[in-house]
Amino acid sequence: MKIGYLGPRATFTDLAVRHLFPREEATPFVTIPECIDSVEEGLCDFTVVPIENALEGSVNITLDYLIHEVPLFIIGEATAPIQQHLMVHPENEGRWQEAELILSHSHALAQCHKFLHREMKGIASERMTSTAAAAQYVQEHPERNIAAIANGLAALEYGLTIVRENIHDYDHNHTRFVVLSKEDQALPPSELVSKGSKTTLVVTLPSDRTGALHQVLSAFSWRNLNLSKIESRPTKTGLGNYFFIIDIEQPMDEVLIPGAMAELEALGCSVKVLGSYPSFKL
Ligand SMILES: O=C(O)C(=O)C[C@]1(C(=O)O)C=C[C@@H](O)C=C1
Repeated sequence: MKIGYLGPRATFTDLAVRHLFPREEATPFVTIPECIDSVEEGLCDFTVVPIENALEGSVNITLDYLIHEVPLFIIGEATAPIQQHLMVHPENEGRWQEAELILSHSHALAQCHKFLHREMKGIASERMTSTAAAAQYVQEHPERNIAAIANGLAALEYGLTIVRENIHDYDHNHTRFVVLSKEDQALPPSELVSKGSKTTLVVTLPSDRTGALHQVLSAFSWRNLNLSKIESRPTKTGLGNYFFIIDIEQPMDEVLIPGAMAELEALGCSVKVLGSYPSFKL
């Protein structure tokens, strides 16, 4: 089985892969689109990418690439706690407070915004493709007084010294990762115990129709279908045109979800199932 993930080694995504596929050798890719392409092109059977963070919201590149470019299925999801640390090259341990630059993934920088504002005021930050890519860059440039924000495994993997632990602004920092596949198939069995299932739909509303979103939500509510997330993203066809990504807190069944979908289609919406899959907590 070939698994791709947002690398390099020791990203948070890598940590999720180690739990979901403990016996598989996984392949790192530099960006989320590259991870998704690897499945489309048959280089990997599955890929694992982040889709949502509790502090920062959706990972838009994942949603947009899945909807507009490469339509894979979600076959599993895992939610993991996220702990961010500030780390430097051991040669710069004594002067980290005067660092010239802080590197990390954009989501990680945003998760530590209050810490950076309070304790690293005036120090520039720069986005990298992942937290581990930032740690790797710091390892390779001991001559520069720079710091990375990444996890504890990245500090070990790249030989960096953690100078401030747990710098994320809120305790309940969690990220949801999804397993994507070309086929709508079951996730290979593992020792993890699923905490329920979800079904994700993409709904495009008919344009300019009064109360359309209200009608969409009613189709779920009178059937008692609990929604855990509804998110709008631009269709990229013009200002004001959006589709909705809707997570329902139950697996696909034979009556309720198909009934809601048929009702939405009768209202002029287009509806697509992105996946019905087990949910894990790491
Ligand atoms: O950079 C990483 O380590 C990732 O796995 C990406 C990512 C993200 O895209 O949100 C995953 C978890 C954290 O929220 C921060 C970064």
